[in-house]
Amino acid sequence: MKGTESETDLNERENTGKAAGRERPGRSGKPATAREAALRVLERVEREGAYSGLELNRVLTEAGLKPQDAALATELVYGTIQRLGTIDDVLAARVKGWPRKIEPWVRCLLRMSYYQLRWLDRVPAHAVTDEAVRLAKKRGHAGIAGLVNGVLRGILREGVVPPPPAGLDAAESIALEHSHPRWLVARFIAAYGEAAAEAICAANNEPPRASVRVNPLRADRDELLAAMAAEGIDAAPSRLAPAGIVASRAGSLAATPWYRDGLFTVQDESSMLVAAVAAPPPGGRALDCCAAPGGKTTHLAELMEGRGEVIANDIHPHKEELIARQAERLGLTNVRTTVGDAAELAGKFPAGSMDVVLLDAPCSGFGVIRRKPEIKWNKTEADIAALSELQRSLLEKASGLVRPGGVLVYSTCTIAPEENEETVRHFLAANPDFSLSGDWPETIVAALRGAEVLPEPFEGMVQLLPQTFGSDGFFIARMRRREA
Ligand SMILES: C[S@@+](CC[C@H](N)C(=O)[O-])C[C@H]1O[C@@H](n2cnc3c(N)ncnc32)[C@H](O)[C@@H]1O
Repeated sequence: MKGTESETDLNERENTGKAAGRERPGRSGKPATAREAALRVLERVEREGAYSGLELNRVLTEAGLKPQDAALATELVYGTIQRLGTIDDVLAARVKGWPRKIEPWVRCLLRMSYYQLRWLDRVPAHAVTDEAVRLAKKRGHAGIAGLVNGVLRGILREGVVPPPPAGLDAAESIALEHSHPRWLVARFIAAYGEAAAEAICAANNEPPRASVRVNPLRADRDELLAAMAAEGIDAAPSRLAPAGIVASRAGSLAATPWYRDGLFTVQDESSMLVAAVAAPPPGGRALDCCAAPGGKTTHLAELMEGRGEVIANDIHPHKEELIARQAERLGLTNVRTTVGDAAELAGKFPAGSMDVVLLDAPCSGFGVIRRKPEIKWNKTEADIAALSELQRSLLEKASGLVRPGGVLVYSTCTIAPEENEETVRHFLAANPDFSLSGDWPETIVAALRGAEVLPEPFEGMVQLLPQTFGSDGFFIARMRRREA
């Protein structure tokens, strides 16, 4: 099973805008143009199962393209992966042996070119085909250039958007329209109904907005908003998260002096709710069981006003450094890192020794598809079942560390009920000394109630879908252990 660490608190895929730029002449070994860079990323994702966001960052750093070219490459990578199902349907009808008999780089070139023809209206069709043929000639033999030329010109001649097949059921029709696997759409329909399922799939194809969480130990939200406005950044307070700012036309916020000086953390708005809901007491002791890269650890530490202790654990030794670096950047001295399996934390700390335990569990990541579109093509039903089992076991084991009267928060960045509400219900049924706690910050409850996403009566758990606030899809449950 690959990729059980789906959420990222760096908004890997910020809205990079729609500007297509001129492409500059190449330097040897590095991708010289936006399309070459995009092709390289797509090919690695296809061949090696690489994560698109990480691979894109790597290739863009190596290529050193101008910002507008980097924006185009970003759009080509994400757009092509997002629309993969629809694109492959069209190409399968035109290319014999599609996809298996076609070399991966040719597949990626055809997919990326069809994506532009169909969804990027600012790029003229002749520019798309000419560039595709140029890339095919540069990399392959004349036969491949001929194939690419023939397929793309055939599509242009006969109509870029084929008529939809007749007799599709609801799941098939949403799957085709919004390019998701049918099995996943059928699950969304079963869990949330047809209209919501369609809205989820549409939202998954939207670029995420940039958002940051203000560090109250170093900055004030209103002052930072004013400073951003003075720099021409279109920024507003988050409707959802008390410490959040949502920005557009912001470029990379992680490249600003504000970020370097620890004034904020780049984080999705719904992810910002988790530590706020946990509400750790200043001076207390909190444990973040699955903590890397540290988005919620540092938030817990900020809410504790830099006092007490947050123990940040992750299973991967190389991620410890990520957490420590964030804590240092933000000036937080109350974070301690540990490495190990969350299932074994009970052996490392005394039972009942934590005021707050957060299990931000490894999950299928269906709430962050817009940031990592390959998730929808790579994950399987079997992954959901395996993750659900892992989550149940981690929750059970981590719960023993909560002190009587203390708080246990369980969260994921997915929208599969088996990993969320069902996991929590299963845990509560076996652990009668825990119960749900609706004691959430007033402002958050008001925002959720305003958007009509709070179940009534509100017990203490919420499933956020990506279309409601334009945030990541997230699940959060707050539980309390009975006093001794
Ligand atoms: C959803 S991410 C956590 C995101 C993090 N809480 C944040 O806000 O930045 C899940 C993390 O769990 C870690 N992980 C996966 N399995 C684990 C296990 N058995 N024990 C501890 N950590 C685990 C992964 O390395 C990954 O960093």
